[in-house]
Amino acid sequence: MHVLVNAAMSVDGKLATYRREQLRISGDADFARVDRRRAEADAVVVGVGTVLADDPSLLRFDRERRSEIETTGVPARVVADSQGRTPLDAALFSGDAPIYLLTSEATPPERRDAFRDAGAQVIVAGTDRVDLTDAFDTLEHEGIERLLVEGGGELIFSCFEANLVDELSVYIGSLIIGGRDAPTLADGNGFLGSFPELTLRRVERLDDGVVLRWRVENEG
Ligand SMILES: NC(=O)c1ccc[n+]([C@@H]2O[C@H](COP(=O)([O-])OP(=O)(O)OC[C@H]3O[C@@H](n4cnc5c(N)ncnc54)[C@H](O)[C@@H]3O)[C@@H](O)[C@H]2O)c1
Ligand SMILES: Nc1nc(=O)c(N)c(NC[C@H](O)[C@H](O)[C@H](O)COP(=O)(O)O)[nH]1
Repeated sequence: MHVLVNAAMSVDGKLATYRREQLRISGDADFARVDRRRAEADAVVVGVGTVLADDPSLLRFDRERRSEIETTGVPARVVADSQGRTPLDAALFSGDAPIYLLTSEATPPERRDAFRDAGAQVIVAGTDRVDLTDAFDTLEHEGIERLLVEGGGELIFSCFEANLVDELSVYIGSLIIGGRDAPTLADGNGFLGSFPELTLRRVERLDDGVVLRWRVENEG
């Protein structure tokens, strides 16, 4: 499986304000770029923190790009949600793109059934929190080979921690958001001693910002 992480951040590395409100960091050209990346993916993944903050539907993608690469169907939507906190009336449950809910044993069976009734395929991996390695393996068995991870910071950190990321692209907008509690590109507990190794592949000016793209040198 190929995993691309994409996010938009401020100059000081924040994904949103300390109130975790949805904030427009990038302009139309960057949203169009993200729509092309979605078109090239079999599925788009977000963490439940992003669902609770932004209520995304994840239905947008560049249809022209998708037909160019001769991929049929629409990108599936995936939420990593260890405790089953995704609201049943979330925008994600609207529209007809497939939905996968990655969850752990911490989500009660009745809640898992409710997600199934709302139209999601439920994948249980891990005891207290989603074991992303296992869950991504299951997605691969479902035919998902190209995964686009769109955040937020907790999920992105865990993907790096589990050595699952192949590429990272970041739009850096010309603003400072600040706030020690504002979500950043990679939150979680942080690395010590050994850090993911990145190789810079591309630098591009876009809107009033810049898009950077790195390859991730995974061990093993
Ligand atoms: N600027 C951007 O590009 C962008 C993109 C996405 C989100 N955001 C912002 O990010 C914020 C949300 O980010 P966040 O970090 O709070 O939440 P998140 O979206 O990263 O979700 C975190 C949650 O995912 C679940 N999860 C399941 N398995 C996990 C695992 N193995 N590791 C980590 N989490 C796991 C947990 O319940 C955890 O609480 C919002 O403010 C949103 O607006 C910005
Ligand atoms: N590229 C980009 N620039 C931004 O300035 C910004 N705030 C996001 N944020 C991603 C966002 O948090 C959402 O999760 C999805 O972009 C929602 O996607 P939909 O509209 O539902 O398709 N992304």
